[in-house]
Amino acid sequence: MDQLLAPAPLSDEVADDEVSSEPRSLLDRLFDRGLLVRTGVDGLYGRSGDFESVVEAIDRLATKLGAGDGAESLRFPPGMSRPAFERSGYLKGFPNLAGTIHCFCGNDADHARLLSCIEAGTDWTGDQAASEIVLTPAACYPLYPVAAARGALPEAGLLFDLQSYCFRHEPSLEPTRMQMFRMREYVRMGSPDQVLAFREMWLERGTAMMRELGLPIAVDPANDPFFGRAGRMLANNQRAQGLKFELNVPVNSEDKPTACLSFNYHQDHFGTIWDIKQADGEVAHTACVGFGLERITLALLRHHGLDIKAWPAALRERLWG
Ligand SMILES: Nc1ncnc2c1ncn2[C@@H]1O[C@H](COP(=O)(O)OP(=O)(O)OP(=O)(O)O)[C@@H](O)[C@H]1O
Ligand SMILES: [Zn+2]
Repeated sequence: MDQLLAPAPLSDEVADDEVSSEPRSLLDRLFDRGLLVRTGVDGLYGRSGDFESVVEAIDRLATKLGAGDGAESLRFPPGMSRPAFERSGYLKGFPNLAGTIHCFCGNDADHARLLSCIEAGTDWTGDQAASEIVLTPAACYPLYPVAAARGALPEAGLLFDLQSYCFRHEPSLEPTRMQMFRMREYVRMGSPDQVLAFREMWLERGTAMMRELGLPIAVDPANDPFFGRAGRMLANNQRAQGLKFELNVPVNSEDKPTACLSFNYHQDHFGTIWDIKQADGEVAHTACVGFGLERITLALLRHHGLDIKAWPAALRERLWG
């Protein structure tokens, strides 16, 4: 159990195809094996039982790592309140990634028009109206208003454990960039010292976890993909101030490794937006650590091979006991 797994190189399964001379992409290999299931939309996939068993094992590891910290566990559905979403500021930074839920609210005549549009193959969505729900962009977004409604934080601050399907409109042929994926998060609210200590601790825990899974990793400063020209400045500031770190693993390629875990210090951003106060009345600071459950699963598949039954015994032991 304690035997260390050496970091595994990229499995040659992807480049090496015996059947045709054309190398098949990682995504095609995952489809071939039935690990991911095509839906006709890039970034929107079904998952096999094997794939899910890895996702669940990683989720359990994240639980085990945080056990003893006293985090309050909360699970939200993958949609959140539209007014809360508007107030969160997400649309300032990432209008291009947001997904809203629109619904039919018409009468019989509108219904008939909708059906005839579908029949004719023309746009039927014109009469769809924005509902009160938007898709959750990151697991922690529904949490802040809930925490704010409880009043000032206790002296020791607060710690939450979340997991949610998230939506981002970023269609891609890289299997690691999905439109709907799961994020496991721990979120800390408190003083700057409390939340920075939390982030430090999780940087160490996350790094150790990935090493124990036999994955080669690098911890790098990062920035969020803020939209537009103003966004470039925000991204530069975020990097310069060391607010975001990512734990990167080569999955799609060696040159452009994939962020599998993120460690974000929001300073007083959400505390100010949601009027979350520390016990002494100062604005609360927040930080979160996000585990990309599908991305870690894909990293394991890429490095240890697409047949999970053939993974090293020490790794299987670590994941499934
Ligand atoms: N499109 C996606 N598909 C699958 N997992 C994702 C996706 N976007 C983010 N994640 C996972 O969720 C975690 C937390 O999200 P975060 O917003 O910090 O990522 P990000 O910085 O936007 O990622 P990237 O820089 O790759 O776009 C990431 O570390 C990653 O593991
Ligand atoms: Zn978060």
